[in-house]
Amino acid sequence: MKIYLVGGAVRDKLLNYPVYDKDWVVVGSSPEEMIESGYQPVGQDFPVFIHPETGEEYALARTEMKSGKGYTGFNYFADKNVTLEEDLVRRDLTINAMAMDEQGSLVDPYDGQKDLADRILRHVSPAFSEDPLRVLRVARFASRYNHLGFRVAQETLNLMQELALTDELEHLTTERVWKEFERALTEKSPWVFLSILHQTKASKKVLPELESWLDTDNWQSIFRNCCEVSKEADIRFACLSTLADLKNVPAFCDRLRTQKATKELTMQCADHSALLSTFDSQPAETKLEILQGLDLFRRPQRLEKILSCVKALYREHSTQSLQPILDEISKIDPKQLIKEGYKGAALGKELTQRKLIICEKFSSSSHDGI
Ligand SMILES: Nc1ccn([C@@H]2O[C@H](COP(=O)(O)OP(=O)(O)OP(=O)(O)O)[C@@H](O)[C@H]2O)c(=O)n1
Repeated sequence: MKIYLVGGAVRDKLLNYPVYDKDWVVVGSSPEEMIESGYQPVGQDFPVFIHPETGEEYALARTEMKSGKGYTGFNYFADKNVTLEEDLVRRDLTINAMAMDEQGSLVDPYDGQKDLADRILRHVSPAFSEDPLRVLRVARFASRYNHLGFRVAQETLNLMQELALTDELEHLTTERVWKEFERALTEKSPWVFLSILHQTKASKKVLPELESWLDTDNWQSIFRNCCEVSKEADIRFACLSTLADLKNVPAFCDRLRTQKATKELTMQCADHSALLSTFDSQPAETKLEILQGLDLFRRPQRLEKILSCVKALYREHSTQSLQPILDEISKIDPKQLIKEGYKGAALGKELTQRKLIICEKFSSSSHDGI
């Protein structure tokens, strides 16, 4: 048996990027031999094994044939005679189809190194279409390496567009789509992910809710400005959902199966960010309504993220009084009010009154002190 480092680890090594995940390919072995050598099989029908000490993935060299729609429609053929080249040709991009042997020599049958030097994301072969998720993967790699000058090869864009015209993308599971989208949102140039999906018409299939926004002229530069303010995926997602002016934000989050906290932030951002951006100049009653609407008295930890959204969306924003108001309001002690004799509805009324007084204190004329 011969073992090679493959995929992203080789690519990132050559790019001088940090390598987090190491994937290995094993040529000339069999499941029985792997198990005998102490590797743990990942699943029954999948020729992937876990190294007993490093926990890294070792896959038997395999060819892959698609037998149906979606993620389950795969047949694997792993056999001692499958060569490294046969394994590599079914991978997504030439820059991901290089291998390195134990002596550190590169095996590069599809010119991945040249494409890496030329900054090109190019599919290896027609086998690209066997997994439609690769349309999103290419867009994600483009968003990751955009600042290095990478672009997608025209023939790969064409193939992605062809795939987007079929119903293949509709069969992707939501989990896989969201995972790619969310990862792309953490990359250096997330707008490139959306731009490539739009350009290849894949967005119509995987993110139809964003289509009319992506058709506008200047969404890229606006979203790009937002991305400069925060690197966090949930903040970037909340911002783009707000910019896209979606009809039904919760339905969008539910369809994508975002995390609950991401959905909450996105809804808050869509509903409150505009008013929040002019918080300082709002009358005391509106200030209180905003704070209550965001549930900030019970959940002050929400403030940081929603404020980042506001900063990302509105270059001109006046929100300085928010934190001091929350700090003062948090000092109101209902027990003290009860001691003073307030109870029931009167207690509630007095609490509101005191909060309003604090909001008032930080309004207009008293601004200078903040
Ligand atoms: N849909 C996919 C997923 C993976 N691969 C191949 O499997 C390798 C490992 O996949 P993965 O760990 O998902 O991605 P990486 O390329 O390592 O990239 P990342 O840094 O994003 O993890 C890829 O390099 C590629 O050769 C593929 O061809 N098609």
